[in-house]
Amino acid sequence: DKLDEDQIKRIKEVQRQMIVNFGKFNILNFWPRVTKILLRNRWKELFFLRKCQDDVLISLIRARKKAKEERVNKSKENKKDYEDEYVLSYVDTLLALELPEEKRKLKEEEMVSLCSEFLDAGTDTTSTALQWIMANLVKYPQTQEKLFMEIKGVVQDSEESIKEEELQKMPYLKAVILEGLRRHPPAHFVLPHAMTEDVILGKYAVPKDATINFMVAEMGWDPEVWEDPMAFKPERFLDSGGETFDITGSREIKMMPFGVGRRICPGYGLAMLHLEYFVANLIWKFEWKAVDGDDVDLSEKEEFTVVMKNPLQAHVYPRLK
Ligand code: HEM
Repeated sequence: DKLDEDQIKRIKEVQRQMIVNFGKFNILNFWPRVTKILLRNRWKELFFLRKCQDDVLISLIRARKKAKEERVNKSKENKKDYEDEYVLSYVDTLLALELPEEKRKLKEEEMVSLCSEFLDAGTDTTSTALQWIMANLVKYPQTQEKLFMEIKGVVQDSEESIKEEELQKMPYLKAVILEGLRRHPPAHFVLPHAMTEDVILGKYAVPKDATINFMVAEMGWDPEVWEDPMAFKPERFLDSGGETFDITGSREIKMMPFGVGRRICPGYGLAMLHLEYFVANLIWKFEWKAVDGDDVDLSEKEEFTVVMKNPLQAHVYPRLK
């Protein structure tokens, strides 16, 4: 059930290759009939990588399928202990899925695409956001200190790590995370959406079936909505009269790092929790300082997400308690 280090390394390598080449392969989609001739070698490269991905992920999907069948057999034999131990996985849900219109199960290749999407969407985004937030905490030591003082007011000195329920007592922590997602949204666009009907939007007529997207980063940087938008000021999220900022945009949309509406990122709750948990613990345990004489460079680079062009380098000092 558990993956060994070697398997994890193989998954990481193949997914990483897909992510770093995302833009390069995406172009192939624009006009496949033409790119199949003009960019023949790039197609070959994509198929090769996809084959590597199939090799790594299909064997894991099959192993899970086998485990699921064994579980069904054992539960028929009434082995209750076995039933209790079983943790439902994403692959289990894919194996159980039946496409309602086509009345068929998913093919293995389709499961590979979905697993790949889930792995990338659920890891690269959060780790990118975490790096941007930590970079700002290194660049602005007063913000880091203010956050540390908030944590210190909630957590006992003797505690090894911060618990989930303690995170809820840290409004400044939440403000730091929101400010990080506003100023540096990992995705500068959402996934492409399509219009279901003709719509007049502002000055524009958008026809049915048109592909549309949203300028996520630009929205968060709009000077008409945000005061001094390019500055990193978590305090702006504390001035809302005690109301928590609605990240789902159901009341009003001032920024949308996770998208909004029915296609909103399904992992947004988990992502917020992960970010709060990691940032709080990293600041609780260590003091983070810029490398001597080095200002933290916040230049961007587009990969699968928009990452730091020069990854964060910092000195890390254990906090003495
Ligand atoms: C800081 C972290 C994250 C950010 C900024 C983020 C952002 C987004 C955005 C902008 C979209 C597109 C929404 C749209 O098309 O309107 C999306 C989709 C998606 N996200 Fe996230 N995400 C994050 C973390 C996660 C996590 C932790 C998971 C899973 C555990 C996840 C799973 C997905 C999936 C599966 C989709 C595709 C949904 C669909 O096809 O409708 N994301 N995310």
